[in-house]
Amino acid sequence: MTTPARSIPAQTPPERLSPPNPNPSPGPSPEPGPGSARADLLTTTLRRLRGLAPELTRGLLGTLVLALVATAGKIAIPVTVQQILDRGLADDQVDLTVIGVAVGVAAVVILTTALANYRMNRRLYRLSETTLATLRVRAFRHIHDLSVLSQSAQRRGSLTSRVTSDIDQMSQFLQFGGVMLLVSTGQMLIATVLMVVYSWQLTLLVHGFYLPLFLITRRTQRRLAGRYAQVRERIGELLGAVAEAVVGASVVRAYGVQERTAQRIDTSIDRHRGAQSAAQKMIAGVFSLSELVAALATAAAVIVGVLLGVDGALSTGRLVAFLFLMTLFIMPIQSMTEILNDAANALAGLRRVLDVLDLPTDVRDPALTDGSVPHPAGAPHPAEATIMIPAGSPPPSARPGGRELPAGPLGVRFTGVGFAYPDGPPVLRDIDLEIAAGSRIAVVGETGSGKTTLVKLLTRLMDPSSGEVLIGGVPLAQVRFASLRRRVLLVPQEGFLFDLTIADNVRYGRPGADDAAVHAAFEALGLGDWLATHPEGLATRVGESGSRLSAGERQLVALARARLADPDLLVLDEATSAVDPETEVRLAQALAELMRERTSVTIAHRLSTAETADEVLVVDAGRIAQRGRHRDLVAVPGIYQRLHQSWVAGVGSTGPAPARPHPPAPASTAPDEPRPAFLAPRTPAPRPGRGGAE
Ligand SMILES: Nc1ncnc2c1ncn2[C@@H]1O[C@H](COP(=O)(O)OP(=O)(O)OP(=O)(O)O)[C@@H](O)[C@H]1O
Repeated sequence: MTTPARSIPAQTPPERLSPPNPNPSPGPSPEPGPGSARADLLTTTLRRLRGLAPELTRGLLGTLVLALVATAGKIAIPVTVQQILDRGLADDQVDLTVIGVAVGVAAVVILTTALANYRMNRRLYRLSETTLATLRVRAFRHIHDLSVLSQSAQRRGSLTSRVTSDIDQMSQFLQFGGVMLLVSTGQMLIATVLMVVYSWQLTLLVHGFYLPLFLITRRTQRRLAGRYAQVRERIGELLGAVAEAVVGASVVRAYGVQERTAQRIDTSIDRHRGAQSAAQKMIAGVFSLSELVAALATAAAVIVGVLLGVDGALSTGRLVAFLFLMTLFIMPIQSMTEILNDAANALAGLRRVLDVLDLPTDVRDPALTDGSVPHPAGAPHPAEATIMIPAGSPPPSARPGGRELPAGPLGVRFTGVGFAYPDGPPVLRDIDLEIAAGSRIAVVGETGSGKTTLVKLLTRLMDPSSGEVLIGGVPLAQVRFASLRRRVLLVPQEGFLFDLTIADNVRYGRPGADDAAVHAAFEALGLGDWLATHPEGLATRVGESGSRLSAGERQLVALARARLADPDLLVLDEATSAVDPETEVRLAQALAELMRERTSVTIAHRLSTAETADEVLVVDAGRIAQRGRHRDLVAVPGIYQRLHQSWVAGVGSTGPAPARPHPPAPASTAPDEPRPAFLAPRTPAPRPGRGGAE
């Protein structure tokens, strides 16, 4: 049974490569330092892996025994050859008994070895796949559990590469390198012992050749780790560039910047190729050197072996067996360069995954904090659930910690709330705010004034830097996510649709709802006639990200989803996409219906929303500058009046639920191109600086 020989790869497949941690927040794992520090780091890293995926060591003893058997069996051929030459064919006589026994024993040993090898490989494959699947799930869940703030602080390509290429990197090692390392080390040791038995002089000679190579390889290994770290960084850049170009394809086309985008990707590919080539050059050098050393060592062993044979110090059988054993000794060394390389990459990948797992979940579900209940597998992520799955969530009893929101309509209170993005200036300051249960609030303000930040705090996508947000009198930080997501729903500007049917998309609002309930949600919003315009009705497939529907239609589906969820506090960021007048009317009516009989806080981009709201909150430079009814605010000089005048002047008579005026459109504006928010004038009137209430 021979170890599968592995030649130097022409190019490490891209999917095996990933960038080092470019994320500044937790800090990348330290580069392995010299000596014992490196060993410590290795031990700690492996211990953590075992903690995360205990199955890693399950049945390891059995696998090691199988590896031992598989390795030991490899000496069968050299020993058989030696026995046949020295005993079966000794003194020009053929001893068939000796030959027969030798061949028979060899056959049994080889078969046993093959079986052991098969079993060992299967166990290792299964073990590595289970371990990596566990790690992948944990990393993915943790990324989801991070607040939107932590997520956006990471580069998308980098996060993606953690659960894909970094873990693949480990898979490569655990499935192949790990086996090889196990078998090869044993093989080298056993071969060396037998080589000494046959000829200690030749053994010294061979090891003398390999000592310098060993030292060179160790040095190279360290430098190679640095080069591969660079390769991984480049692949992260590449993933980021490609993802951005794909996601922003319509903008790229609309502005005719395909060439510039393609250039950016080309540059990323070039940089990746350059880093890869540099690493490969080094491997090629070491690999060729080891080939040269192998050839020289073999030649030297043959020459010295023959001389020893002539002196009568070495029998022909022993010399031939020694040369066989040399092959067993050399082969692992040649593949060892690559195995160690894989091991270094796997470790670097593992450290990057651990870096992500070390990112604190800054917005934690109190159910987990208080009750120490692990995030159950298969449960939707809290933030995701807050946005999309407010009802029909896992039973609250699964999470003993945290508080439930009180029954009935929910009021909101902000007390001394301030917020600043990391390393940024304060975005919200001293917000004291009371929203009565059941009221309809429109939030308006210039672009960048802090409206979105305000609603993110309200739905606990982030926590305030100072002060407290209370819903239904309960501090938000104490509300378990299970309760929060059932009762509070954020409908983002562009309600994301999955590549499913309309019904399935709406069902995200209440998993398990039947088609009748979904249909009723459309009817309740007055959208039954719109649904009827689709021949396949609820079974209409919406395409990737809802691409088979228009922007307005996607919003209608998102509203039906929210209606099915039936939250007590609805937080809406009105869409700004341009839609046709007919859809605009539908949207306005559906929105009005959706807000009925529940508390609603809407970032208003439509005049009609502000006009019909119970109260308008005007946010300016992070403060609530004005609040009151539309008709009162519009009558007094101030920000709202100015914003309103600007809107009226800009829009004129574009329909009953008009959106803000368009900026001059580029030559080929993409259909879904968002237009600027209503009440966010393009040329705001001069005002007395940001920061103070008027
Ligand atoms: N992730 C972020 N990191 C750093 N700063 C941010 C981040 N998101 C928003 N900001 C900053 O916070 C301020 C308020 O942003 P916010 O999105 O709350 O404004 P807005 O009123 O909703 O604007 P718009 O009407 O354009 O959506 C802006 O100055 C913005 O630059």
